[in-house]
Amino acid sequence: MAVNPQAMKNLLKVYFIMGSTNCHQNPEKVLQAAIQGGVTLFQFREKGAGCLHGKEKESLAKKLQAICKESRIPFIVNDDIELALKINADGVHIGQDDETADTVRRKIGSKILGVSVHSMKEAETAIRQGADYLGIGPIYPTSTKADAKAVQGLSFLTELRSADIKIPIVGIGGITFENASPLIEAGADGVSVISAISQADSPEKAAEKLYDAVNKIMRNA
Ligand SMILES: Cc1ncsc1CCOP(=O)(O)O
Ligand SMILES: C=C1C=NC(C(F)(F)F)=NC1=N
Ligand SMILES: [Mg+2]
Repeated sequence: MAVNPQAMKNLLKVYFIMGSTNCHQNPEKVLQAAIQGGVTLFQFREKGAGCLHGKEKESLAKKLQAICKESRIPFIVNDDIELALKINADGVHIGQDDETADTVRRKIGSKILGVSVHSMKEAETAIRQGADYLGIGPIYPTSTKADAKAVQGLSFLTELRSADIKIPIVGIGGITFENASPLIEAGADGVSVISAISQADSPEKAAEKLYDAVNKIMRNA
């Protein structure tokens, strides 16, 4: 699904990411609740110690994809391009240690392509090679990704927007409804979260609070 930059920005507002290792409750129930609370985009990220592989991974992906489809929430797959193509996901997210953006773009056609970048150079390459959005972080300290790079705060985001880079950008890493606003004020089009929603007592409430925090800033901007 080719998506124009404005539509991409709207999708990035509250970008929920989850895999089976990120939640104690049933992942399907957590996703259902998060969508009820107002998340605008979902990424299936089955990664890290104890994560599923092969048939089990594909089966969970299909279940979560079906839940997204019911609510017309686009379903993005992290890393696994083959899986994304096999189940006809709406897009993929890749990092610098995956295939290059232009190789992936050739494989996925007009599906959504997100790329994690940590430098101006990586950002420019991703943009040139057809990324639809950039993921930057970790913005704040996080324990969810064991090999996360140095915490960057708002500095890289500010650097990108000061360089007049206009591509849709989402921040990730340690984000909660309490610290989301400065990110939007600094020019992010949305916030991406794993544990703030997946490990909340009420994933629905957590999603709602994030949605309100992000929209409050955007309304006033
Ligand atoms: C996948 C990823 N990339 C940078 S930080 C991170 C983990 C974000 O998880 P949380 O929202 O729980 O801090
Ligand atoms: C490592 C990641 C960094 N950013 C993002 C996103 F928020 F989608 F941009 N997803 C990831 N899996
Ligand atoms: Mg990756």
